[in-house]
Amino acid sequence: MSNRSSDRSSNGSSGRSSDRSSDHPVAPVSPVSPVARIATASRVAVIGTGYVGLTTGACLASLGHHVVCADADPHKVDRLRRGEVDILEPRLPELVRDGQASGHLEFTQDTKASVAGAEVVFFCLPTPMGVGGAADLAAVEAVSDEIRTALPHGCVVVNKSTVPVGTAERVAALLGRPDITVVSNPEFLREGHAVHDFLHPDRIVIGAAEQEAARRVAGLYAPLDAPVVLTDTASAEIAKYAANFFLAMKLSFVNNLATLCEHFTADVDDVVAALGHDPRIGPAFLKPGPGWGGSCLPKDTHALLTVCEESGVEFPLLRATIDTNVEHQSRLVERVVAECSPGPGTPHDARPGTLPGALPGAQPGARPSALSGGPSDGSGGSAHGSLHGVTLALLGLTFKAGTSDLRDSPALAIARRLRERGAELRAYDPALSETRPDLSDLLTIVDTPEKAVEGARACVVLTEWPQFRDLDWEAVAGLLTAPVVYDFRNLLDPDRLARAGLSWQGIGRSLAMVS
Ligand SMILES: NC(=O)c1ccc[n+]([C@@H]2O[C@H](COP(=O)([O-])OP(=O)(O)OC[C@H]3O[C@@H](n4cnc5c(N)ncnc54)[C@H](O)[C@@H]3O)[C@@H](O)[C@H]2O)c1
Ligand SMILES: O=c1ccn([C@@H]2O[C@H](COP(=O)(O)OP(=O)(O)O[C@H]3O[C@H](CO)[C@@H](O)[C@H](O)[C@H]3O)[C@@H](O)[C@H]2O)c(=O)[nH]1
Repeated sequence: MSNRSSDRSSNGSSGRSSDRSSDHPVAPVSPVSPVARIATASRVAVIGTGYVGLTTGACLASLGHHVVCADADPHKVDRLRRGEVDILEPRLPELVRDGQASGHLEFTQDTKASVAGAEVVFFCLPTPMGVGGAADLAAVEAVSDEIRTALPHGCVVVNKSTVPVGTAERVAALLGRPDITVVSNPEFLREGHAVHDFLHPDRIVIGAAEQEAARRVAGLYAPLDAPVVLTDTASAEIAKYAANFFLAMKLSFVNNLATLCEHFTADVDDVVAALGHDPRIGPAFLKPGPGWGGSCLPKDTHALLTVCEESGVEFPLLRATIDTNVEHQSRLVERVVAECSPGPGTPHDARPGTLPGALPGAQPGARPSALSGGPSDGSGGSAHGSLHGVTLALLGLTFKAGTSDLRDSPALAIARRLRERGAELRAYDPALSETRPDLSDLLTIVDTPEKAVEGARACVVLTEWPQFRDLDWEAVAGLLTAPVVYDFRNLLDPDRLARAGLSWQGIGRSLAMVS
């Protein structure tokens, strides 16, 4: 095994049960098939017990390793010790409880103590968007400083957090321990599928300057049937950002494609089906929506942009990917405003190319969008509408279905824009019905879809929760003051809504084609 080499585990990639090739936002929860236990157990510390750390700790314990998880949040540690998991991840609570019951998994608030006796120490710490879009490495730096003297001789420190290129070297410098190797082992799990993705990864990427350290980390995952890419730390760090940038690029592409389809009364779902049959393109991650968001794609594309700018590397696709997302959301909001505005309102600074149904650079007199809701003169509609006095019902607030995470949710971004235009917003989300976050400045969260739609001017579907498909749409039609549903996930059946007396407005799909 050498640096810069790409290596496949003996099992190769065949036979893995990953479902990501068919990934789209309404994919059912991935089944998690059992994985064999490790022959030689290691002593592992995991610092940070969020989505990545808790999944890493619980899954490594389930493979047979001895894991101590540390977190700075004492309440979280208390809850975890009681077996309470406060994130929505299938099978994670069971794995946590099994790990504790078998003595393979422990939790502590004492980070220094957690590394005592550890052969491998994982950093699963937050790296949020910092000033100017750069990754904020404060937690990584603080923990490096905190544990530097406590680390056992010769142990390996593994960075699983998503970090800019050069961070492994920076952590090594902060540790100042020549006996310790810092390895980059980025994580590719998706929220809502965390346990499945950890135990059935598409690939395991390990970047290290020392072969022995890389082997030790690869050995932790030995029972998993996945290709292993062994490389240097810089390549591993770039690979993680590149993956999220590429995914974001696909989504900006398909959302812009949807606008093109609207303009020419074409059907984006059919266009994507046609594209997806080409194995060089594939169908995955090409479902149009209200823009991409979540805890990773936005911050990671911005962080990579900062890396490029700081290093003087031109990467125009990055900026275009981010700008397209923002413009897409503006366009969707203008569609709602154009149709729901009660009359001429306060002018705002609409940006060129963001009018409903209008493509950037569209010619005057070009065909209007079949779905834009704008006027039929091809102008793309008024950009000056106000929503003062208008109540809108929002279905879904989380950044995608299957998670309760609201970080950088496109639903909230759209809600903010609608609120800025004066709308009163009432929202229902099945993941937030019990623990309601305080969003009172922005909207009111209610605990049933019916309460959200009652008396509202229109309904806007923002998260692709499958249960929205089966709502009593006749009842919804009776509760709305105007029978319009903006389906910004293309989730619903337009015929079903039409039968209920509702006008369905999707993305990139012509009503003429779908009915
Ligand atoms: N969420 C995902 O789907 C995902 C997937 C792959 C990679 N990542 C990356 O993994 C990293 C962690 O992400 P996450 O979503 O798990 O974050 P998270 O916010 O869910 O969890 C981070 C945890 O670290 C703890 N923490 C913060 N500072 C600490 C400190 N100084 N000492 C000890 N604990 C501390 C927090 O209390 C929290 O429990 C990030 O770099 C992220 O980009 C996330
Ligand atoms: O066809 C699609 C697929 C996704 N989305 C949206 O894209 C965003 C991101 O979705 P997803 O990638 O499933 O979310 P995450 O759980 O944040 O996972 C991403 O970010 C993680 C953190 O880095 C990585 O580990 C994962 O590989 C990467 O998929 C969400 O707003 C989705 O609604 C769409 O609009 N259409």
